[in-house]
Order: sequence, then C-alpha cells, then structure tokens
Amino acid sequence: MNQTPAALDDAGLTRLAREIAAANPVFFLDYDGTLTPIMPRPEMAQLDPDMRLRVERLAGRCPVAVVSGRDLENVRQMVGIPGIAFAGSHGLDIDAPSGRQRLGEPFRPALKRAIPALEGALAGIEGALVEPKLYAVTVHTRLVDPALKPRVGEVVHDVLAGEPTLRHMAGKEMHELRPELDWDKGKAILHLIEAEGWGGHYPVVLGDDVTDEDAFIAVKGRGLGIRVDDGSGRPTAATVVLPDIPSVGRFLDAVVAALG
Ligand SMILES: O=P(O)(O)OC[C@H]1O[C@H](O[C@H]2O[C@H](CO)[C@@H](O)[C@H](O)[C@H]2O)[C@H](O)[C@@H](O)[C@@H]1O
Repeated sequence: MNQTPAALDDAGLTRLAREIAAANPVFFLDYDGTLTPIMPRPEMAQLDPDMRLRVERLAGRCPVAVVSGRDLENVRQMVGIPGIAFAGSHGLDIDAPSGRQRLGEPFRPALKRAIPALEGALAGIEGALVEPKLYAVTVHTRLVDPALKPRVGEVVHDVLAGEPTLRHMAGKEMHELRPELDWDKGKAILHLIEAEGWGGHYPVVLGDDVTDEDAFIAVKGRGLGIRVDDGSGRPTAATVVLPDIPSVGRFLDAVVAALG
C-alpha cells in the first residue's frame, strides 16, 4: 500500500490530465463518493447534472465504464448515460458493448432467502435500511442510533451463518452479504479491458472506498489509480489523491479539454 499518494493542486491536476489524455485513456469510475457525495440514504445520491455532462463528454472522447457496488440497473439509471459500460454489485454484473456477464446468478437463491430474512429481523431497528441488489444485499447503518449499530451487525452475521455461499463485506456505514466468489472490482476491470479490446488504452481508475483498492491494484504498473479523499486517512494503493468531489469535476473537465 502506498501510504502517501501524491496530492494534487489545480496546476498539477491540469498537468496530469494532459499526460493522461496523451496516453489514450480508458476511464473506470466509481459512483458513490467519487461522482456523487455520500448522502444519508442511497436514493439521495443523485448525480449532479454538471457531473453527468462531464462524464458524457468524456465518454464521447474515450471509453468509459462505471464500476459500482450498486445494483447494475440502479447505477445505470442514476448515471443516465446510454452506451457506456457498467459493472454493478462490485463487478459481479457487467453490461458492456461486448455483452453481459452475470457471475452472481448461481447465488440468487441464497440472496432470495437472505433478503427477506434481513428485512424481517431488522424491521424493529429504526433507520436500518436493507438495499436488495441482484447479486448482493446491503444493510445500511448510517441512520441507526449508534447504540444499536452492533445489534445490526449481529443480525447480519446471524443471517450469514445460515448461508454458507455468501460472505460478509464492510463498506461505508454498511454491511454487505455477497457471493463467496473470488471476484472484485479489479477483476471486473481486467475483464472489461480484455472483453472490450481496451488493451491498447491507459486505464485510469477513480474511486474512494475500500473496494476500489482492488481496482487500484489491478491497474498498478499499467495505468493509474486516483483516490478521492474521504478524510478517513486509510492507506491506499492509489498513486494520486484528489481532495474532494469538486476536484474530480475539475479533473474530468481538464481531461475532456485535453482530449479535444
Ligand atoms: O462502489 P460505489 O459506487 O461507491 O458503491 C458503494 C456503495 O454505495 C452506496 O452506499 C454508500 O453511499 C450511500 C449514498 O451516499 C450512503 O448512504 C451509504 O452509507 C454508503 O455506504 C450504495 O447504496 C451501496 O449499494 C454501494 O455498495
């Protein structure tokens, strides 16, 4: 892990954007915390129209994929840009011009049991939100009384104990139950590079969360990981850090301008 990735001011950001544009890039963009600020509830994290326009302009100039922990159809609808590639459920569900890959399909029966079990067991805990996805289920704790958060964790682990084909993953104020598969955002990105014929492009990954670290590692040595700082001070495998989401906007503007 790189403890101290390079922090960029606006001049450095413009310089980096020009270098990237000259390298024939392909962009892999995370959604929550990267294109949109973290909000109290998932449905509140709507994409700002200016950010949508930037991503749209970028996609008019080079390949772009949105790689998210969200359900694929949900993030596709939130982004609202047709024709680009999407990976949902942390890469377990991919829809790209080359076709669809649904690695989570064999785990649907387990998820169909786990989702109502979680909804039932958490119904009495105010603020606990269950977000069902095609290939995972997320339990959000952001709105739960801090004293009750450990109880939410216990419920999640109780349900997990009955589902050996699922595993637990933690994120920002959330627990996720997902398929017990050796697959992550990094593997999804490498799959997309191969399947879409993007091997001649320079992969640039933007992300903020723990699950984006797999993506930074996947492109290390052949591309660039850019972490959007979330103030956690967490070590990262990214090479560069952007201080916030507005700087992501300025960076994408600079790349678009440099691509012409
Ligand atoms: O990979 P991402 O696109 O960053 O998705 C990761 C998770 O993002 C969402 O949850 C997070 O954002 C919510 C809205 O800002 C916030 O309320 C929550 O606390 C965060 O964990 C999404 O709801 C999850 O499904 C994604 O896995």
